[in-house]
Amino acid sequence: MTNNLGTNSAKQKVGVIGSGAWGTALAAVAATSGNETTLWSRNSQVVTDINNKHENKLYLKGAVLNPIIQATTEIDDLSYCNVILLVVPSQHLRSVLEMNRSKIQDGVPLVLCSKGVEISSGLLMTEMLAEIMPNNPIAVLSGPTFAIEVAKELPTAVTLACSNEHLGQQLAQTLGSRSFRIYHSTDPIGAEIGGAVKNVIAIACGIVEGRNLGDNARAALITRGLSEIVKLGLAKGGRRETMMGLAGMGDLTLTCTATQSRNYALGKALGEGIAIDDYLKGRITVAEGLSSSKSVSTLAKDLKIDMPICNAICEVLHHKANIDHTIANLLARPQKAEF
Ligand SMILES: NC(=O)c1ccc[n+]([C@@H]2O[C@H](COP(=O)([O-])OP(=O)(O)OC[C@H]3O[C@@H](n4cnc5c(N)ncnc54)[C@H](O)[C@@H]3O)[C@@H](O)[C@H]2O)c1
Ligand SMILES: O=P(O)(O)OC[C@H](O)CO
Repeated sequence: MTNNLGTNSAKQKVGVIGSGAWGTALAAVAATSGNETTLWSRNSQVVTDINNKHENKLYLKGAVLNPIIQATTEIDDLSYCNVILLVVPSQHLRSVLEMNRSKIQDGVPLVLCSKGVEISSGLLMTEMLAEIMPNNPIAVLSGPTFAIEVAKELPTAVTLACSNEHLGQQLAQTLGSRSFRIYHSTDPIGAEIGGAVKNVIAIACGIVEGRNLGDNARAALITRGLSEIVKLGLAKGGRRETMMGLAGMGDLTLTCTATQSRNYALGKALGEGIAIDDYLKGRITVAEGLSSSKSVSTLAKDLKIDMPICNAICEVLHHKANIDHTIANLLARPQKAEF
């Protein structure tokens, strides 16, 4: 497939769709790497703050942004871009793209940076993108990345996966920097599934902390969670080694052990006995594991894959299952071989 990156120009005109914490941090990375960077937001206050004060106070407070970043509420302003990063929460990405697809040129590489599986269709984000934007090459950027640390240029490493290896290398060169190290891969499916499923496992680990169930239990969840990631990833055509890398094991480790994770924090609150509606009231940030628990669990059932942790979290979050009974049921499952 052709793309608009040219042959040797590493620095590009980069567009970012989505101005939450991660879209803003990625715009900062792209700008600091020397790319002309335009960030689309649906929120005019965010646009004003970024353009005038070089800060996204609403979603990424405390990070000083590169003044090169131009924020806009008009997607038309991204029509000249030759790379576009997609950083809208997974359940809203379809509507944003369907509304704006005519403004994105054919051939412009789209880099998926969101982590999730669509509830309404059961599609991976890359499958959904291929459906809506069939004439654009697709890559996946994923890995252990808290936005605020990336925006503050703390050392971070990620996977950029694209089935066209040459394009993947070009994108890595365009977006990488001394603090944002990008490894390229040709396995977008494996990279995407690691990022989507780890959020569900992180909620489980948060519950364990909230319930004071101990470090052993968390280590067991991380390990068995990785097994669920690998099973789903292989079934969808991903590669085991990708899921053992930054976009799988790396991101799982980060999110399952840090209270700054929104997914882990949500689980911890539930484990402490806070009702989910109370916890979510007034929140404007996304914990993707909430929706992914549902879509991943449904996908696993459709594919006849055993994913007991994801199913259990889906039951707790969406079917009001009692946490203690759910944990007891998980532990009471019949004995089985580890592999
Ligand atoms: N924050 C991180 O550290 C981080 C790191 C890696 C990946 N991600 C992923 O990036 C994606 C975006 O997360 P984030 O952390 O940047 O978001 P966020 O929680 O900081 O902000 C929420 C975003 O959702 C947008 N939004 C809310 N409702 C919407 C709607 N109806 N239509 C369109 N947009 C809507 C808001 O405008 C805002 O940009 C998620 O898939 C997340 O998993 C986040
Ligand atoms: O805060 P979380 O749980 O959404 O995690 C953010 C990133 O996905 C970590 O890689």
